[in-house]
Amino acid sequence: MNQQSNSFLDGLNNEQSNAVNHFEGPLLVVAGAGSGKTRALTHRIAHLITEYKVDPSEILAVTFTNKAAREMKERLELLLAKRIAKYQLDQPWSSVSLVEQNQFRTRIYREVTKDLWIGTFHALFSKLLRFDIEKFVDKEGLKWTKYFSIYDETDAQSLIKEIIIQDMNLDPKRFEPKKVRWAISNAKNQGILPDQFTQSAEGQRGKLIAQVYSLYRKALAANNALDFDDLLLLPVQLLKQNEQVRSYWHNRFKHLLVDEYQDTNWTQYELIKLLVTNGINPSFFSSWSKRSVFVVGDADQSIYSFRAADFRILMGFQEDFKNKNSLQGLSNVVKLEENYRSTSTILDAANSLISNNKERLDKVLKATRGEGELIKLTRCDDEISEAEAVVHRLRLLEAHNKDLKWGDIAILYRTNAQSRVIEESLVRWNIPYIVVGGLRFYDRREVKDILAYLRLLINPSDSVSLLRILNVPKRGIGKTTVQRFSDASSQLGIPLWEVVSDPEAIRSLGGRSAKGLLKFKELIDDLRLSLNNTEPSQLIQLVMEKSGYISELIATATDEAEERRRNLQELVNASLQYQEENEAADLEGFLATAALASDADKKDTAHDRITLMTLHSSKGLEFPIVCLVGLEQGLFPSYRSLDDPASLEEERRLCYVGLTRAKERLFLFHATERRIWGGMREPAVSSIFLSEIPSELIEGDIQLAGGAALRRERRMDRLTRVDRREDQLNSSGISKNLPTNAVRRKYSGPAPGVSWEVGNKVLHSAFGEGEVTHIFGSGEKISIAIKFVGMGPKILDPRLAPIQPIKDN
Ligand SMILES: Nc1ncnc2c1ncn2[C@@H]1O[C@H](COP(=O)(O)OP(=O)(O)OP(=O)(O)O)[C@@H](O)[C@H]1O
Ligand SMILES: [Mg+2]
Repeated sequence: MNQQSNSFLDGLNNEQSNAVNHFEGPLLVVAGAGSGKTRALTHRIAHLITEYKVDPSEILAVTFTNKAAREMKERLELLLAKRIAKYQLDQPWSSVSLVEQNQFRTRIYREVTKDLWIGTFHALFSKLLRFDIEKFVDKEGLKWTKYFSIYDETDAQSLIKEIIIQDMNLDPKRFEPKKVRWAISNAKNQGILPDQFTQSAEGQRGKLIAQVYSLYRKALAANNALDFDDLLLLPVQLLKQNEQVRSYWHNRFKHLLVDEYQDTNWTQYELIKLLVTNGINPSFFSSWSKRSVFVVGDADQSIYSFRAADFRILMGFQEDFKNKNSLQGLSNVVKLEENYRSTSTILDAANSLISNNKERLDKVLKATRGEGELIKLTRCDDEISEAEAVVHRLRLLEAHNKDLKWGDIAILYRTNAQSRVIEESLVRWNIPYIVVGGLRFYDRREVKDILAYLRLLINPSDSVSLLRILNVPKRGIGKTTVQRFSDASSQLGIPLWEVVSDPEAIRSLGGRSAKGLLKFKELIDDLRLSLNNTEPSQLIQLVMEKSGYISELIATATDEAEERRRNLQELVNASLQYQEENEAADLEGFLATAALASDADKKDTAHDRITLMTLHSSKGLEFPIVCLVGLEQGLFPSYRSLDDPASLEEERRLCYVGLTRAKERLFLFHATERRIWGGMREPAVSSIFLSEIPSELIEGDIQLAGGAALRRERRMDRLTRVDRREDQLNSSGISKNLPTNAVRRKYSGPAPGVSWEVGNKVLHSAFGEGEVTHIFGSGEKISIAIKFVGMGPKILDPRLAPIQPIKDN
């Protein structure tokens, strides 16, 4: 093929072009971070449509987040719009007028992107269920209709809590809903149904949880609702049991594409397999005519094993999906070896770090960009000075670079809790920011209330939603009345709505409750009349007005009420945006979008602000400037990973993901003391990951300031003299660059000549007696975990901590 003639191969290297050009059969693209996997996948979709004349409705593309899906659609629209503009006007895109640009994009949307199924596994398969869930045959006879509600984690947990307390009469302290939900979710992720769960359940507790699971499933069905796990599990069961349904989707989706394949779990893998091979063993599946499965991934970035993801699925792809080529010994793998994202300094650091993992296939990842600046490492006294140091750093950057945009910067951390202090510093300095992954917009009370109305309108079986809004805003329906009705509903086995809307039942009540209930029934009946001929955004407004929700907020006239009103306005905006993005926009679709949205999806190009997020949410993204904070043993890597080599390797992959998000500049931070979980200040040892980055790539920068410096001074008294002298030297300036080797010496310190072993008894000048439980690293990189009598384990650097070995006699 003539590569010059085709714009979708432009801007790609040879290997990427091969991947994009590939037409029939399986293809695996494995490559390190920033090597253009996602770019290749996006271009491939455009190429399939324009070059191979694939109908857009035959393409199914899986992304890891909703945001990535949206961006991919936008990117495709732009790519394709540019192309038709070039054909029709023979002008470069930049000289096409804005009006015409929009016309082209609208046309592409109409003709192409609206028919493309691009989304997360959950979004795609909930869409599939809207078509076919009524064909699902459940072993226990449970049924769902296409108007099913999607319950998020809060809804699911409250349902489980009710079962634990009301149906099972168990103590919710002993059977914490959250933990029970987790156990059930775990089972569902492995495709285990209640009967199997019961068989394998151990002990009385296990048996009781099995019972909750069974009741929970029944309750979901009674509410015509599914939880997140069901959105994958039900399609697997359905596609397995119903050949007609399976063949339909198999024939419909001829081309499957999956991004971030290293983080798929076995249920998701099962779905891909069923769609691609129509249930035939993938190794024997040979009819690849006009059909393909294209996955891209990087085993070094597999970071979701706690959600049952397994990178062995990626490793097994070639064995799983064979084609003629692979039988002839030709490879169906493409490797990309050039990184286009980061400076070579950043890339060298990341490559060196990840090479410490044992369970991996070595691969090449070469830099294509210049060396760039050294990585800056800042050591701080505690989490507060760390936050200050980050902000100080950002302000310095701002002062030196007029073109700096806050939107170019990300601050990444291991745990959500770390954002608070950083936020406080940013607020103090008036720097705009957004926290990704905080409280979901759709989890706010007022938003959930209005969504509950909408769910009830289309799904009268949804008693969880009904209970939420029956007396919201207040209608004088008493608690006892509500309890009586819900008891009746569960005894009769009919939806709560049927009970509360029964005229007889309403009449049987006296006074205020009866009045309120009648009002409620009339409201819902009235709103239902508008259901079929009203857009989601208008329905939302109708609900807010007719229910009296908005007028109550206005009457309340507090700041909080005003904030809630604004959030509801934002809900209307969200529905408008949904309508713009989907031609066949309906309420079911909007509710599904709301249920599956996460805060990481927020579209945020309008504001120029810093992004704060966990390392986990940063996967797939890139930023010119990245600050990574909290590089300490026990925090990152996390405490739980310290005595488990496999989890430590996962933490290292997470660090690799973090480092490789940076394009130009990378700033690392760690503190020598930290208050964790709201408890006592604990001494902290720098992360093992820091010692795995070659020292010549890092320059140090010690921050010591204010009260923290004093506290540190006091602690310093316990340290060796050599260390103290060096520290005083360093603390003479607030931020002072040190030559690399001085920093290295600082971090390594003089070897004390004690060789530590697990089981050694020690005496600590502050914590008292303890026993060594783990040893991490050796030589200069050693740190040890000690369990002190009467307190939790601590991780210390034996060369700095005031400890002495105690001799057993
Ligand atoms: N052939 C290329 N020439 C120039 N730039 C490219 C090329 N391929 C990709 N890029 C750019 O490199 C950056 C990384 O690309 P992309 O996000 O597709 O990588 P990735 O392999 O998906 O990364 P990750 O593993 O982090 O998901 C992007 O800014 C992209 O536009
Ligand atoms: Mg990517």
